[in-house]
Formats: sequence, C-alpha cells, structure tokens
Amino acid sequence: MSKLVIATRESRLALWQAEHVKSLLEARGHQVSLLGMTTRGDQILDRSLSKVGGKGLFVKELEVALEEGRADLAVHSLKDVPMDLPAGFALACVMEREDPRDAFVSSRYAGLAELPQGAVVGTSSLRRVVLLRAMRPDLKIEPLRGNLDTRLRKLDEGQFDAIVLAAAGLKRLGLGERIRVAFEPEEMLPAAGQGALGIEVLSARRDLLDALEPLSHHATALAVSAERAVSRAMGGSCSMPLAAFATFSGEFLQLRAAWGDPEGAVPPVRAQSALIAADVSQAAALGTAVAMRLREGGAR
Ligand SMILES: NCc1[nH]cc(CCC(=O)O)c1CC(=O)O
Repeated sequence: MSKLVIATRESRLALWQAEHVKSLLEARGHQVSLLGMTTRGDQILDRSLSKVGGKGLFVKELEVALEEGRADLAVHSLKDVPMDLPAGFALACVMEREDPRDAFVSSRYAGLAELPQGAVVGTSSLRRVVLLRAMRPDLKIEPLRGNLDTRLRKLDEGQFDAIVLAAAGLKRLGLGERIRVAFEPEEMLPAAGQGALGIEVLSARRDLLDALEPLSHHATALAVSAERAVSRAMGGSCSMPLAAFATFSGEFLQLRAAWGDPEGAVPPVRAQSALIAADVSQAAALGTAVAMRLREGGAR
C-alpha cells in the first residue's frame, strides 16, 4: 500500500498524537514515517498566545510541509486548529475524542473548593480564566505557558497552588494520575474541539481519503462540527473567551456554549440547544443557532 509522511510538531504530546495515527495507519497496511518540525507557536513561550497571533501559530509550518509535498498528513489537536483553514487545505478526518474535560492539577489541594482564599492558579487560557473567576472570584490567576511537562514543572516548583490543563493531554502522556479532579462541563465548559484530533491534508489529495476513512469517528465529527460552528459564528479567535461542548448519543446532538467578557465586567453568558443530527452540516447549523442565543444573551 501507500507510503505516507506525517508532519508533526515535536512536543511530547504532538509526537504521541502523530505516533498514534501512525500506528493506526500501519495496522491497516500503510507504511508511515514522521517529519518532526518546530512551529512559531513552540518558539514563542513567553507571551500569551492570544497576544502573538493565535491558533494558526501551531499549524502554519505543518501546512507548508504539506504544500511542498514533504508530508501527506498533519495531525492536530483540533482545539488548536483555526475555524477556517487556508484555501487548498481540508480537515479530512476527525478522530474519536479523548476525555474532553479540563483537569484540576495540584499537589496540595484536592479540588477548587479546597483552595484557600487568594490562592494562585496558573492558566493562560482566557476561557479558563473567565470560568474560574465566575466560580472563585478571589483566586489569583496567573499566566502559564509552555508544553505540558513545562507547565507541570512550574507547578511542582511551587509557582502555583494549582493549574488547569486539558485532561486529554495528560491522559495521552500517561500523566492521568496528576489529575486531582476533572471539572464537569457544568463547572468549566471545554473549548471547541478539546480532546479531539484532526488530520489535515491538501484538498486536492482525494487519494488520501480512503486511507483516512477508517480513522474517522462519526459522533466526534458531529460534536466538533457543532462546537466549531459556534466559534466561527462568534468570530472566535483565542483572544475571545469562548467555550463550546457537544455530545452525541443516539441521534441526539446536544450543544452547550459559554461566552466570557474579556474584561470580566459581566458574568459568562451561557446558551444551549439540541437536535437530531445526521450529518456535519446539520450539526454546524446547531452551532450557529447556539451562537445566536449567546448574542441574544449579551455576548459580543
Ligand atoms: N492549547 C494547547 C493544547 N492543545 C491541545 C491540548 C490538549 C489536548 C487536547 O485538547 O486535545 C493542549 C493543552 C491544554 O490545553 O492543556
């Protein structure tokens, strides 16, 4: 069968994800190799992502490799993939989702409620900041960047009383025991696409669709399509605190979303809706409808 090259970032999580796709494809008879590369997002570690150009930072170099024919596939955490891909690129495959929740990580405290008044919590996600503030306005929330190992090290060095990370990344790296408690979506609604992997290809590469089809996961694709439609309709960038989380069971797609005021002047606006969805365009329509409800509720 075909020989495929996967372009990947070189963080431990990105490599795990690329290896995961590699082994799934190999099990189906393909020959696969990895092409590791460093992206702008990996180089810029001192500033909040929202200030330096956003989600595209982790994706651009991988797209150049696809364009130049040095690689066939790029594996991404969907959360980091911009809503609209550049012309000529397509999200060919959405894979089964890992745990979509956010995780409370701390060595001293068992959960948010145990944190003392004014405790220091690390996160650079604006979504996590506004949702944490809504639950615990007293906390001191401080920026936390770097790859997963760096963030855990900063916690272990005592720079924070607790940090918040995606459960999916920790579990993939075998660090699931660091999770003291996973936030229920009612408390901290996940980001669009959190926990799901997507495979990007050049749109012209119809030849790859057959190889990728067995890796795609219908329920995840529907959920993520609804979530990403919320972000798209809200003009979502990572400078907007936005959460969107959908679940699909039976034929029923349920979507919840939350918008936070970046200045924190008003509490988060929440909206939800559900419908029977059979394909990704119906799922996206649900996302658009929920975005409209957010706006009606005061989201900008
Ligand atoms: N923003 C970085 C990022 N992109 C994807 C994940 C975790 C894995 C996932 O959501 O699939 C993380 C780390 C985090 O948010 O803690």
